[in-house]
Amino acid sequence: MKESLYTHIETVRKQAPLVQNITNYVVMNNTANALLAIGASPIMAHAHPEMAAMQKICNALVINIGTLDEYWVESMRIAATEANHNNKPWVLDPVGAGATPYRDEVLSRLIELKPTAIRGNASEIQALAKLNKTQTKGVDSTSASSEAVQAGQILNKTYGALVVISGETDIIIDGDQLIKIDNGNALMTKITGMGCSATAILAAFIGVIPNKTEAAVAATALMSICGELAAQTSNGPGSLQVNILDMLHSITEKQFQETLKISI
Ligand SMILES: Nc1ncnc2c1ncn2[C@@H]1O[C@H](COP(=O)(O)OP(=O)(O)O)[C@@H](O)[C@H]1O
Ligand SMILES: Cc1ncsc1CCOP(=O)(O)O
Ligand SMILES: [Mg+2]
Repeated sequence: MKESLYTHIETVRKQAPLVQNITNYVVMNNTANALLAIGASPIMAHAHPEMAAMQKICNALVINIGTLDEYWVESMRIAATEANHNNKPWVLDPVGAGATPYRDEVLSRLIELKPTAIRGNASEIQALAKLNKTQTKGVDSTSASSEAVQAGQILNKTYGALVVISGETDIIIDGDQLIKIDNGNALMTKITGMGCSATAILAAFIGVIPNKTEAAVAATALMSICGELAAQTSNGPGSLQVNILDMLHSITEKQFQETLKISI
């Protein structure tokens, strides 16, 4: 698998998947920029009357519950249903799962629609599987990804979704496979929307790469490696945010392979 990961990055650049995002107000701009930087095409859309037509032309869908609103929850339900109907993959980002009962109630309805993949930080994955010992603080994790493995496995088994738990170590769970990626930089947690970008990139990859596990590993490794390399030339969160976009756009096979720390 290690050798084929970069070819998936090239496939995304060549095929330029169109990714519909129903995402939060905070990250719309940096998510769209991250998708453009990897060679994908973003569209942010949530109007009910265009959900069905949109899913017909898109390669993948992101449902991110960051700034929930009742109209948008219905947009999410319609879009996920249409994605399923058209055999299009969709990725759920359970932002702030466990923070409020409303978030958990909405998530329990969305997850029944069977996302292709789920990407969240450790606290969110624990809350989604109802295995959180403490209440979530907000959108940031208070657990390490290793503490959410059991939760990830429960979600994978119960809903059939591939699960990505992000953190210092990113963990990809798909059936019996558990793959770890040890790239990234702690400064990434000081920029809003890094996880949301990781989710959107994951959607772009599973939108055009038939092997969903490899797609998830390539997407996750790309985000973390770009964060790690960009941090080497950044003075703080501000420059890191910009430098990550540059790195997502320009990373070479040599840089990718030399930086990748993966255990399969
Ligand atoms: N402590 C850390 N060290 C290195 N990379 C990290 C660390 N925490 C998060 N990352 C990276 O930052 C990105 C966003 O992950 P995370 O912060 O867990 O998501 P979220 O923003 O949803 O909470 C991922 O690529 C992840 O690998
Ligand atoms: C701060 C904030 N509040 C609601 S959504 C959001 C952004 C969360 O982005 P990420 O999960 O990628 O850090
Ligand atoms: Mg997040």
